[in-house]
Amino acid sequence: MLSECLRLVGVAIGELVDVGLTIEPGEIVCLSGASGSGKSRLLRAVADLEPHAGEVWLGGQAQSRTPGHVWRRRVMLVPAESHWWAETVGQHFADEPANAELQALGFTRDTLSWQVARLSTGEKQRLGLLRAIGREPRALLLDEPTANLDGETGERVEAWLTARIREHRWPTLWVAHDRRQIARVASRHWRIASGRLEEGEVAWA
Ligand SMILES: Nc1ncnc2c1ncn2[C@@H]1O[C@H](COP(=O)(O)OP(=O)(O)OP(=O)(O)O)[C@@H](O)[C@H]1O
Repeated sequence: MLSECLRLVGVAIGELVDVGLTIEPGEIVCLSGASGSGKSRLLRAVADLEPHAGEVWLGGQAQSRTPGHVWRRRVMLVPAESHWWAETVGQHFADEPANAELQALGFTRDTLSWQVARLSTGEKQRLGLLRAIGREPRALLLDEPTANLDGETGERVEAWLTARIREHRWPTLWVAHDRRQIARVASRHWRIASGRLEEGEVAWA
């Protein structure tokens, strides 16, 4: 199994400058900040979807020396709103997900034959996570992965996700607002304030 760090060195995009951060294999670092502070743009920069200053490393591999599509298969961004292009759910999966994985997220094998048009926002979010993880990434960038889910479903998905991250040792940058979620999943928490990253709490009294 590969065990690589994800390392941001002097990354700058928009108002955000000089972001330096190392995420260890299997570690979850949460990122928070006010609406519009630049969380999604930072994830997009790390995924090489927007021009930015600085460098990102996955192990010994530099983003600047890797073709974008190759980088993005390894450093997998799961945006807040997933994109769907084919007619049915199953057409979006190169390899069919295992029954146990479908069930863990509240689905059955039958779900693969569903029309994308019928999916609820929360179903899209859960299936988007399943799809991303099935593509064998080596690092994850999660933009509010449980934002559209009710409390109970959100916690179930969160537990499933954290187990996968630890099992595969993916370094993970996870945008979260909920303090309780940050306390449950993160080993470190950074928040964006005045265009810079500052270290935040992971446990609140
Ligand atoms: N391509 C772009 N060019 C210039 N400005 C952009 C671009 N994309 C986003 N912005 C702006 O950059 C700022 C940060 O956007 P971003 O989507 O990263 O916010 P966010 O912290 O994720 O907010 P939210 O919590 O509301 O999703 C916003 O003011 C947004 O309008």
